[in-house]
Amino acid sequence: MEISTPAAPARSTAPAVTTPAIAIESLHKRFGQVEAVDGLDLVVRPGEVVAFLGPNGAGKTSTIDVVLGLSQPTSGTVSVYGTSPRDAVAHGWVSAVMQSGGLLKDLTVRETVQMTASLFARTQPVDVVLERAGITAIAGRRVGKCSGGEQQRLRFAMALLPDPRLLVLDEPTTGMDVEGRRAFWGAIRDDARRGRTVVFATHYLEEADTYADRIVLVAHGKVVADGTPSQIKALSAGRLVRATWPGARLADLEGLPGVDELELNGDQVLVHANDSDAVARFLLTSTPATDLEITARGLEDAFVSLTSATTPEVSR
Ligand SMILES: Nc1ncnc2c1ncn2[C@@H]1O[C@H](COP(=O)(O)OP(=O)(O)OP(=O)(O)O)[C@@H](O)[C@H]1O
Repeated sequence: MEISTPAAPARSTAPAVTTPAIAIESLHKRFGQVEAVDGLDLVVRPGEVVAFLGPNGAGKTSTIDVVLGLSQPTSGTVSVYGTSPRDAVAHGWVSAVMQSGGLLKDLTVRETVQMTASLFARTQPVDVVLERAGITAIAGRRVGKCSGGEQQRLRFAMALLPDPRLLVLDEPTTGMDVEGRRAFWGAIRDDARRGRTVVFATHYLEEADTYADRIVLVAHGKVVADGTPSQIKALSAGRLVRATWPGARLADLEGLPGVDELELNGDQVLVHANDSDAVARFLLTSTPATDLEITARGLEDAFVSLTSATTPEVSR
């Protein structure tokens, strides 16, 4: 994986086009006994829309907090457009859409954006960010009357004010209904087409699949798979072959072609395989196995298997 050496902080010049949007090298973040991030490496190139996908407690938020300059690494380096996260935020190169908080219910949508704009020295016009976030039609509505999805689009509009190069979203659609999610991601995708880099954390596999160009799968504080959605789906393709085989030993099955994972539960043999036909043929013709059952692995299964401790690292 490509790792850049963080450059000295750039004070006034814009980052070079080739500078990674984010370069993380050997990031560790410890909370007491908990190794929340455990040697994470990642390079995000400008213009990518990257999903940071992983189960609860994988270390997504801890990593994002470091990228946003909200917390310091225990060890390792993180640079954002070649400078420190804090400098990048101070330059207005990075904005975040947070999950909750930060909104006053009695203000209208437009007043909220106007108030936020007054905190910056220079911003995009309020009407432009309302339009980009798809909330022009509800600009006069009180925030307290907006749905969860509309409030998230409002946070998105606020984040767009400094016209950031990088937008970071931490589980932005938690608790939203399907329609709210779709409208929210539609606005983000339309905006990203203009070249903005977007990194979002999610534990929804489908969300990552639909809206990201690249999925970085995180488990136990590390990157366990990294690729386009179709590459990640190819990794999770395959079938589960189940059979009854009293007295079976894992050693009897090792060396079979196309096997991803083997499990033995009593006299039940479970084989995760991308060539289930070959496994079935072998079990039926060369072993005493009976009661053979072959099932397709669902997305959920794939996610669990890809984020389990035994998953081999797959690089792009
Ligand atoms: N401030 C903290 N103090 C102690 N432990 C923490 C703190 N922040 C995170 N952790 C722990 O670090 C681990 C990683 O947490 P983190 O929030 O980064 O994961 P996540 O992938 O974002 O999970 P989720 O999807 O649930 O938000 C978890 O075990 C969590 O309990």
